[in-house]
Amino acid sequence: MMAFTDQIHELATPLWQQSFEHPFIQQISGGTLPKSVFRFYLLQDRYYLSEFGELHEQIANQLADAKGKRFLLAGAQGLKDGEMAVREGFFKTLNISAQEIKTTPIAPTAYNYVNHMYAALYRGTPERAVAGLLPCYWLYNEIGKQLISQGSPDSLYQRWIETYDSDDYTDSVDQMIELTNQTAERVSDSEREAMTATFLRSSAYELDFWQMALDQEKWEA
Ligand SMILES: Cc1ncc(CN)c(N)n1
Repeated sequence: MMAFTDQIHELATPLWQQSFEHPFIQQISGGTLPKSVFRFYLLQDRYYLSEFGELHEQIANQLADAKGKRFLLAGAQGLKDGEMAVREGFFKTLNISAQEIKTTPIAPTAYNYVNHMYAALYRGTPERAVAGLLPCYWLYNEIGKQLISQGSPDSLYQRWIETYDSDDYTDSVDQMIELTNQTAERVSDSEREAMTATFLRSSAYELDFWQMALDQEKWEA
């Protein structure tokens, strides 16, 4: 039988394909993405990643499975030591200060994506919340793998691509896929459907996140 994650990956293909083809990704690859857009993305993603780490800890607290708990806590630490540490270097390169990070308003899509994951946990179940985390890991890994062969003429964008193609990142994705499959095995059919819906909604928010950056999205005044 097809693994649960293969099933949900197949269902998400139309959304993921739109991410692969999104102008933000194409312009990262071509080196033409305006730095103002990348800065906006990084500032919003700083908020997203810090909440994403927090979610790992809160889901771990609620998950019954001890191995899953350990993986999520290790994942939160890996995020700090890996992706978030790389981003600190990007902030320096682009002169993004602590003050700018503190005072930048969170854009609607970043806010809604994070709230969707908290809702999956607190109005749903820890199992659904696990499925909601997976597109973040997996989609970026697929993007990194697609873009690495061509690379980017811009050294900053090249480093961004390399982060998601690295062995460490790929290992964390494989573990998250395993955790999602193990989680799906323990739940009912209706809970698996809810996990699928949460995964697809996170995939839709991933797509919206690129557009949020291109539009430098703001709340209606
Ligand atoms: C919104 C978002 N999604 C995924 C990733 C990759 N961990 C990220 N940095 N930001």
